[in-house]
Amino acid sequence: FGLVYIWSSPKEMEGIPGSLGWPIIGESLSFLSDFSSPSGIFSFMNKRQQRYGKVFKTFVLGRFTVFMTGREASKILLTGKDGMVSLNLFYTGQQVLGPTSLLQANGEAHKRLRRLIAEPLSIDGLKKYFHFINSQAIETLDQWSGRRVLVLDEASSFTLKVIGNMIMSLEPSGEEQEMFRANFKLISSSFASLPFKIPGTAFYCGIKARDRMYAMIDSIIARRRNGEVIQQDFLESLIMKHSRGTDTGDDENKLTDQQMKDNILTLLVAGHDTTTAALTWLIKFLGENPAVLEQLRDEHRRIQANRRDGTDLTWLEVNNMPYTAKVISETLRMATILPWFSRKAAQDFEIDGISYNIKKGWSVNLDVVSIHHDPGTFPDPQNFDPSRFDAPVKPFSFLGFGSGPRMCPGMNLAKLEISIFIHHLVCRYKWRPLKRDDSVQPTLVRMPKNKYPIMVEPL
Ligand code: HEM
Repeated sequence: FGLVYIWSSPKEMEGIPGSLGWPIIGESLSFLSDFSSPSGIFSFMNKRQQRYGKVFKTFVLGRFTVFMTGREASKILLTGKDGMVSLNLFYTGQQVLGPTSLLQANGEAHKRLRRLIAEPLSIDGLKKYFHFINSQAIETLDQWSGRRVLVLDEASSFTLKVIGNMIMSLEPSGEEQEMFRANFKLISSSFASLPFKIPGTAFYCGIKARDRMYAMIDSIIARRRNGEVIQQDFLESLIMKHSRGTDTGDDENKLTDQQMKDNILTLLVAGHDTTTAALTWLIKFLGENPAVLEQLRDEHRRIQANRRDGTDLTWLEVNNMPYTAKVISETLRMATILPWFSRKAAQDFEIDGISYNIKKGWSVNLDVVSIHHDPGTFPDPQNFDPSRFDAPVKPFSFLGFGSGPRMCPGMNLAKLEISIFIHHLVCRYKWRPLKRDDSVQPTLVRMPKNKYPIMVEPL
């Protein structure tokens, strides 16, 4: 009886419909089991939305949480006036990324960090990495001929080589790349781990791997400052323009080494699994939708046919692939790689059209899966159909890269990597899945559990 008595939501949440489930664990078990099912949290959300409406409360993963869905909630949570909500990372993520990460900054500090990374990640800023990305895509695919391939592993190795090179000119193979990969894997798996910092736990190993990664970046920074090495990468642009102690501008507006490292790690963490997952889902959806694959192949064959013999894919061509762009959007809609966006209310506020008051400190989450599967916006939502994006979709209804001030700053890079890889894949190969299995890994970023094994043949 005591537990039941304690087990009530904060007083102000009483007006919000929903059930809190069992003491301590709340509704975490049904949340987690739905989470890794093929349809993901959709069934969890759907059941509760039918019962309680577009806003409901629950207790999952150690938090009292309000879930919301619909375009109105999406608009207010994602673009709400400055300082209304902040990002709500798990404790483990906060500890691993460090206090000055873009993901933990708010208001002015957040805007400033966004400005620093905007230029190198803009379409113009990415042009200088085109040849590296293209050569890595070709090299990766060279190994696929006539083989059984685990698409997720291959996509992961490709995207890590790209980001390692872009950020700090890491060579695509060799000892440094191996260390980088091993440390990065430990960091990634510590993100949604239990918060016990005891030797042997995923959290502890993640913190240690983060420290080794920072030591590696420190030594690169030291070599650059000594003038031993000059590179044209992201780290160099931060060191030259934005680090304290350089001649340009006053130090107040510049970054400390700690801030540089926290934010380099942030780009790695936010950009790697997401792009890997997107590329893998896209290849899976193409395998399951032969008519889409044919139309996509037509686009890429036309590009090839318009080229003089022997020349390779160009920057101009990769920026003019309209059908490919729609296939990418449809992949992000169908897979909803980040199924919900998590925020913390930084002040009390009310949502128009949804008459509930949200109080400062609450965890408020946007259920993106339901928005992406709303038949009112996306008729027959289970169907993979890139032509949905022939005309612009209603604002705040497609959130593959989010929206508003926290919209993904890496979207141009992700699209570039995927478009280049897909070009070479569909021009050279056909493939078939080895086993159909639609289960999903129980990680924050949705990925096929079996890594999507395929058999590849040259065309
Ligand atoms: C297909 C691949 C990708 C997908 C689907 C994706 C998706 C997203 C989404 C949905 C958000 C907004 C989350 C929210 O509002 O809570 C976001 C934010 C972010 N993404 Fe991406 N992303 C991808 C690739 C990348 C890449 C390649 C990078 C970096 C190089 C990157 C860096 C970031 C960062 C730093 C944020 C946080 C922005 C902020 O808080 O201001 N992402 N991403």
